[in-house]
Amino acid sequence: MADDSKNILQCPALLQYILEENSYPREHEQLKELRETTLETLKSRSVMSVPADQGLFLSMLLKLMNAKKTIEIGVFTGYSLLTTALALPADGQITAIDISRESFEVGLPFIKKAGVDHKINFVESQALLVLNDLLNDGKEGEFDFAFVDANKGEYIKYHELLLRLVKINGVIAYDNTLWFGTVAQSDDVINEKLKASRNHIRELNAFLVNDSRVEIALLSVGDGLTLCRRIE
Ligand SMILES: C[S@@+](CC[C@H](N)C(=O)[O-])C[C@H]1O[C@@H](n2cnc3c(N)ncnc32)[C@H](O)[C@@H]1O
Repeated sequence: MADDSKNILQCPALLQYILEENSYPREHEQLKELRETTLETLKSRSVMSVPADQGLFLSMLLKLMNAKKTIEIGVFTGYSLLTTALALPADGQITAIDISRESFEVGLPFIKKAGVDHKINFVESQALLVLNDLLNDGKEGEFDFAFVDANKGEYIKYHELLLRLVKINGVIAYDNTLWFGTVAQSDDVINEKLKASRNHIRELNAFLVNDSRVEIALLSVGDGLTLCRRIE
């Protein structure tokens, strides 16, 4: 059964149609194994993985862009990371950052089995530290793409650094920009546990819509995905 707990599409039959009939049949074998193992091992935390329809979209986007060098912020067990690694050419490079390596170890066997681990440089650290290190190492404008799926309270700080790290025409993709649909809910109905991140995401969305350095598109896929193309 498709997991509808995180999806903004609150219609289980439609979600099932999108995932089970139109996405899972096109999912790479090791992504399927990684997704199923994440669910078995990490149970309810598996909701953190990017869903299969969003993975298919990211894969197509990366190929259309001819992306070669990317940054991944927030790895967890690596569903979006493996999606990216599979989409990049053989000499592609991903700087993958997470504050903890533990969940990455759950997904690593599937990344190795898919034969794409050589494209990944996993860094166990706070993302902001690594982004600053990349800039200090002279990597300004070197990246084609960045996928951001980590601490919602830091997204605006990531944005300032990522805008310097991606090249002009490069894309920064922010995950969870609809935050279970709560961005459109008033304070009196929202689940208290979701409120802090909802407020961060609202702040990010309001910031991005006024940021003339990027072209933006907020997509209602998965939990909301905002693409920012650097234009200056
Ligand atoms: C939603 S999960 C990422 C899911 C992943 N994109 C996938 O498709 O499976 C968020 C991850 O961000 C990591 N994280 C949270 N705060 C972070 C930070 N400040 N720096 C780096 N990683 C962070 C967490 O450890 C967690 O693994």
